[in-house]
Amino acid sequence: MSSAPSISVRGVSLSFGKSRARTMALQGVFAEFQAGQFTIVGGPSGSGKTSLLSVIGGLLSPDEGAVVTSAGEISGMDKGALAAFRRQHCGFVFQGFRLFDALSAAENLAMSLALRQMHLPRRAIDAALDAVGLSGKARLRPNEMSGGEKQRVAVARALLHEPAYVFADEPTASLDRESGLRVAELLRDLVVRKGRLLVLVSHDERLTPFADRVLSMEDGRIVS
Ligand SMILES: Nc1ncnc2c1ncn2[C@@H]1O[C@H](COP(=O)(O)OP(=O)(O)OP(=O)(O)O)[C@@H](O)[C@H]1O
Repeated sequence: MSSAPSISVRGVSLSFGKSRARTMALQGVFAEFQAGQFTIVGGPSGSGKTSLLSVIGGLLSPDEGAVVTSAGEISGMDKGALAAFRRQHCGFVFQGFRLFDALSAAENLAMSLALRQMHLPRRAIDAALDAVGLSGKARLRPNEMSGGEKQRVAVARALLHEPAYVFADEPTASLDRESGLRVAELLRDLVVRKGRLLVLVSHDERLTPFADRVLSMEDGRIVS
């Protein structure tokens, strides 16, 4: 990508369901996300945090409005183009880790590269695991690791292909306090230091000190 990462959300609305069962998950949202910036999206349950992350991460297309990234406009793209956008430019970290249980930490990372038709030498994979504090754990499978360690494998996997945009949805929710703070610190360090763009959804106020700003959502709108 030639330009610095950015995402512009312009009057975006998103709904689920039809007629009386229709829920407005996002209602005319405007927001800007810049390179080197760590944004936390907070707000009560059902306020639209995951919906916003899904729309800017190319997981869902908005009903109205535009999402314009430094890699081009993604609103209105078809499913295939969105999948290509995500593979090429995005890294995701989810609450439930989403690792392959049958694969070691190193194999989980190699699998993520294979899905992108990329290959890196084993030493690059080991270096990525070292960078998240997992030296010597490359051969372990998820069921041999703690929650914090699994989440750090997920962070390493999300960053391995050097994505411009990194999205995390409640990445610390299933972790103890100490591991949760370490994961937030790590994401901040690895992403922001390299001038990437990090958006993290969380209710957890303890993560606030790591962020450059906190957007607060209510009823599908950004309220502060
Ligand atoms: N797949 C879906 N089908 C129907 N309604 C949905 C779906 N996903 C979200 N919604 C609804 O859209 C609204 C916003 O949901 P969203 O998951 O974005 O909120 P959230 O702030 O992330 O909530 P939480 O903190 O509980 O994860 C809610 O009313 C929710 O019930």
